[in-house]
Amino acid sequence: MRSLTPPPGAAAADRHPDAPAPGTLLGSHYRHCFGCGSGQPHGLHLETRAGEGVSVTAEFTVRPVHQGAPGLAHGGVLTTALDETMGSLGWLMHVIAVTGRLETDFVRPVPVDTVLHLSARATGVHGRKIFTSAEGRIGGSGGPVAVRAEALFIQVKVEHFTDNGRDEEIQAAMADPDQVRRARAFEVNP
Ligand SMILES: CCCCCCCC(=O)SCCNC(=O)CCNC(=O)[C@H](O)C(C)(C)COP(=O)(O)OP(=O)(O)OC[C@H]1O[C@@H](n2cnc3c(N)ncnc32)[C@H](O)[C@@H]1OP(=O)(O)O
Repeated sequence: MRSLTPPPGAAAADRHPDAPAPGTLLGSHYRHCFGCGSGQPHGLHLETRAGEGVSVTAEFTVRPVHQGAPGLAHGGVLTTALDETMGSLGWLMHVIAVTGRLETDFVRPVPVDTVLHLSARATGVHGRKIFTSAEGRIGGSGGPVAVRAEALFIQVKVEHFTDNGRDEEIQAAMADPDQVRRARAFEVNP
């Protein structure tokens, strides 16, 4: 089992000087992203804000389409919310990174209609590896912890997406006349 704890010699994560100020809503990076995009009717529609240092907060409202058991959120959906929240940390560091490994603890059940308050931070950087952790609390930032996760993100080049994504979506994203949207679809800071 490979560790999700930064190894000895890992550096602290660096907030990019041009990172959005704490409190700024980051907005969706890609309209069709299942985590944050407005173009996904059943998506999570996560709203993420920059925090201090390399940290973010996010809110996810659990809707009936997110059920696993009757009236309860599906665990995989909750993991997606954690993944998306930790994934947006790269935005504050101005790096492109994808999830390599993610481990979730499900601490308590999360009913439909819950507003899950998520927070995530980068815990260290080692070469291309970015170590992160996150938690989700029920009802507010002081509410009971429902889920916790640790994840390892790995920095990649933009070709990770352009070489591997389905051609139809890659072409559509690259043809977007809006330069900012075009860049953000590939997680590149404009
Ligand atoms: C705002 C943005 C929101 C984003 C949405 C949320 C994020 C996502 O869900 S991204 C989608 C899910 N992730 C993916 O599809 C990634 C698929 N995997 C891959 O493409 C590749 O395996 C990739 C890029 C992660 C790593 O491959 P590669 O670039 O060849 O790296 P590689 O050289 O093997 O490994 C680099 C380092 O990472 C480590 N590593 C790689 N994979 C893992 C893993 N699964 N677990 C632990 N360590 C790993 C290696 O051991 C190596 O460590 P070291 O430098 O100490 O030797």
